[in-house]
Amino acid sequence: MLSLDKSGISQLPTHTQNSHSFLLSHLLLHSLKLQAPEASHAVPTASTSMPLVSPSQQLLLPSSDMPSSVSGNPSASPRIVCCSGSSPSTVTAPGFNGRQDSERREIRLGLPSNRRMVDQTLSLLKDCRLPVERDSPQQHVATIPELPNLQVFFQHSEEIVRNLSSGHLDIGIAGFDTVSECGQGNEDLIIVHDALGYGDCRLCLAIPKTGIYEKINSVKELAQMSQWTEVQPLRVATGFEYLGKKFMQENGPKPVSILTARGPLEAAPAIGTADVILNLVSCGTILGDNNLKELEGGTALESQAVLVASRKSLIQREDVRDTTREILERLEAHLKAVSYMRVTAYMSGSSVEEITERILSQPSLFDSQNPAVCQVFCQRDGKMVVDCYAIDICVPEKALYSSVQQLRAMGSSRVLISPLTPRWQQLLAKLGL
Ligand SMILES: Nc1ncnc2c1ncn2[C@@H]1O[C@H](COP(=O)(O)OP(=O)(O)OP(=O)(O)O)[C@@H](O)[C@H]1O
Ligand SMILES: O=P(O)(O)OC[C@H]1O[C@H](OP(=O)(O)OP(=O)(O)O)[C@H](O)[C@@H]1O
Ligand SMILES: [Mg+2]
Repeated sequence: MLSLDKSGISQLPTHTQNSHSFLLSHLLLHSLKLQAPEASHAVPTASTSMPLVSPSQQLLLPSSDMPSSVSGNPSASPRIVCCSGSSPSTVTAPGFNGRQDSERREIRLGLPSNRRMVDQTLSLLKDCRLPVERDSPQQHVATIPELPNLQVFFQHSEEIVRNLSSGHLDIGIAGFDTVSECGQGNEDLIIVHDALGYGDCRLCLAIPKTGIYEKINSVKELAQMSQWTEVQPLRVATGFEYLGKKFMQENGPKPVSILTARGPLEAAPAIGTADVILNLVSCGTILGDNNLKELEGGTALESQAVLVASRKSLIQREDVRDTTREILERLEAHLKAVSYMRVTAYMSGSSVEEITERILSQPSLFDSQNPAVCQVFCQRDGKMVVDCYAIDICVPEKALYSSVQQLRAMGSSRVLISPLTPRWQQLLAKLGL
């Protein structure tokens, strides 16, 4: 077994540190003071190193933040605590200018209206069978009929991050770059899924290819150039003031001036308003077209679209947790390109036989796999007692969601999903299962 404490994520094996599924499972488990089954595989992720801010660091959930209603009984460990089924609670969010947002009951999801993000966000949700409904692309308030009590707000990514921080939104999708820049290390922002598979780009330092920079190819060489003085600092044009300052402090020459700029930055060195730029790059065409080059060691951040939430909302509202879990499970089921998934569910009952019978009475759930059912023990009053039963099954990916729903309807308090090893999938496929 693997248990998380306050320093949890840093203790995980390296191959799992960036795993969104693993992390969220543990975030949810950790918030409920549960122990998780051992991770038996590496979950692939498109995310690469994120030198300045690591989403995984933001997933740490101090136990002191846990609401008493879900924190469980510390004397019974490990213990399964049911986390679904109650009516939505309310949260009072502080508003701008010190005003209080009125108590609200709906769950709010912010989706990016940015030209680069909007279409891919909508098609990802559609592929996860969470289509967004709105009368026209100009309608900025919408719904996802599959998720009752949820309101969708289309906003610019920066606004999404600000509104998550202020409590006006509960969940959102934005580029990790925007979350890091606008969030500025705000611990209330928590990355729920760090690799949604689009919006891939990097924030990097670029300099002119010619002139005094002709032989400069790395940040180190740039920092060692003799012309940067207190009177004439290196001028960096960027739309990322917070990340830019941090990166230059750690990597650049000491005399640096960060110039906040908007729009196409690539012309700044040619005009003479800046010496270098720190900007988002994906294929690098615009840099090349403007006679600029990236520097070795000049990547401040790797980014792609992420699912982000307000820690406060997740902690305070069970309905926000349930909806977040539902969105996450659908995202994972869609994003993991595997044909079979392993599903582990926990259920109360009187015996292994009784649970097995209950499961087998639902043939639609498990046409192809026999369930493994075992007892889960916990310590109570110094004695080991059976707390509940764990059911382990394999389901075809396309039946994943309906199977999970069925398990929940049968009274499963917790359902864990993990991909099977490719060899196991191949074997199942060869067996025609
Ligand atoms: N060149 C790029 N390639 C891939 N993704 C990018 C690129 N530039 C930006 N992104 C991602 O798209 C997000 C939105 O970008 P941005 O805020 O520039 O909006 P936009 O769609 O370009 O413009 P607009 O404000 O006109 O809607 C960024 O936060 C980043 O995550
Ligand atoms: O590496 P490339 O694929 O060439 O892309 C890089 C460009 O993409 C972004 O601008 P965007 O097109 O989003 O325009 P914007 O400045 O209006 O946001 C970024 O600011 C760069 O200018
Ligand atoms: Mg842009």
